[in-house]
Order: sequence, then C-alpha cells, then structure tokens
Amino acid sequence: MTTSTLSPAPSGRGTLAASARGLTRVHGRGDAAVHALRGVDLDLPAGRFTAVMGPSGSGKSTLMHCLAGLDVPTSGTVEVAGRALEGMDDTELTLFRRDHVGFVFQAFNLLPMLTAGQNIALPLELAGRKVTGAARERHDLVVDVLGLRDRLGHRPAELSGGQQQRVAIARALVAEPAIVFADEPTGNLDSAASAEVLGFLRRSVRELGQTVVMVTHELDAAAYADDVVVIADGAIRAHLVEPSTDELVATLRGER
Ligand SMILES: Nc1ncnc2c1ncn2[C@@H]1O[C@H](COP(=O)(O)OP(=O)(O)OP(=O)(O)O)[C@@H](O)[C@H]1O
Repeated sequence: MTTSTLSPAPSGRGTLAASARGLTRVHGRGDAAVHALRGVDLDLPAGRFTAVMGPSGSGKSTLMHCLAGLDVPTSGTVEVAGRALEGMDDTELTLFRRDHVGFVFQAFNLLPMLTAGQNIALPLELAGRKVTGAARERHDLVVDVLGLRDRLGHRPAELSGGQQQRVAIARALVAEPAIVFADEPTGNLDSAASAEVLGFLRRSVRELGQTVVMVTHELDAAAYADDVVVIADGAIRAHLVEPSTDELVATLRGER
C-alpha cells in the first residue's frame, strides 16, 4: 500500500540511519541571506533507498551536506547512526564521516593513478583497517554485487563511465557505512549506464542491507528508490513511501 505523509516518515519502520530536527541553514548575512533550509524534520530509516527531489535551488544539496556532516546547520540537530553531529569539531566530523558515511558524486572522483581495486580498498586503508577476515569478506561481496571482479586491475581511464561509477559505489560501500549519500550519481552517464548504476545501488540496499540517500532531478532515477523526499523552498513537502509514478509526479507538480 502506498502512503504519503509529511516528514518525519511513518514510525515503526525499524532503526533510523539518520534524522534531522528543526534544521535550518542560512547562507550569507543581512540582505544577502539565503534561507536554504527552513526547519526540516526528517527520519531516514535504515535499509531503505531514498531519493531526494525538488526544483533547482530548493535545498537538496544543502540538506544532504548537513546530514552528511559536510556542512554545519545554522540551527537544529542531525543524528547519524545514533550519534549527534552537533558540537563535533572538524577533526571529529572528518573521522565520523570516514567511519560511518559513504559518498558517491556525479564526477566519479576516483584517483586516476590507482587501480579500481586500490580505489575500492582506499577507505579501509585510510581507516587503518587491513583487508582481511570480515573486511575481506565484505570487500569481496561488494565487488561481486557490483560486478567488478574482472576489472580490479584496471585504472579508471581504462573503464567506461558506468564502470567507474560502480567502482565509486564499491568504494563508498566497502567500509560498511551507516549511510551512503549519492549526489546526482548518474548525472554524467548515458541512459544505459544510468540504469545499470541505479540497479546496482538498489541491489546494495536489497542484498547488502545498505541505506542509500540519492539526490536526483530525474524521475527515472527516483523510480529505483523505495521512498522519495520532496523538497521545495527549503522545506519538506512530502515524504512518500513507495509512491506510484502518478503520485510522485502530482506531488512534484504541487498538486498534492
Ligand atoms: N555557499 C552558498 N552561499 C550562498 N548561497 C548558497 C550557498 N550554497 C547554496 N546556496 C543557496 O541556497 C539555496 C539552496 O541551494 P542548494 O544547492 O541546496 O539547492 P539544490 O536543490 O541542491 O539545487 P540544484 O538542484 O540546482 O543543485 C539556493 O538558493 C542556493 O543559491
């Protein structure tokens, strides 16, 4: 059954990967002040694939950056993996992101001199973790789910755009983060590669139990997600649980 609610999402859906309360973010001051977020309350349940949609300038990136500990809200609170980000200094936030958050960007951001395998293992190395035991099992599972086994020795320049983005997703998943943020992950890909990458993101949720939050402009991309958060003018308009395309389109048009 499809339900539509204002945020936070319906309760009783298990643990939360992240949540925000009363989140505001003002860029600039005085006459130049831009209210990018105007009091956002949001619960992101663990083990779901959530898309964030809304017009250009509606606050999607600002919301994602505040949830990911890349930007500090003007007021309000954020919790990720049960930890409050409020009051953490830059070093604490960096370590927190390293241990609990994965990122996938539109520009794949792979290190060109490293092989795919070395790129994927990088987060474990940076955290001083050896790729042995449970970490090796996780690494191998991620590599297989993303279909990268026979590409591990290739450098990014020797891979297609879709393959490079799959490497970036594997890198985001390998350290088993509480939440993965994907910012327009298919923005640089053709439609076939986009479908493939979105399919792999969805598999990471279904088969690896990951939590993925993806900012996207594209209805086709949002269709791969379980839930859709619709944001307009810095506020959440709706948090749709498994919406139909019709329901999503009507909400985006402001008809519901
Ligand atoms: N560093 C900044 N300084 C001033 N204003 C900013 C800054 N970052 C974002 N903004 C403004 O805040 C508002 C929200 O921006 P944000 O990038 O979060 O929107 P968005 O929904 O991600 O947009 P898009 O889809 O175009 O990427 C916009 O009006 C934007 O111009």
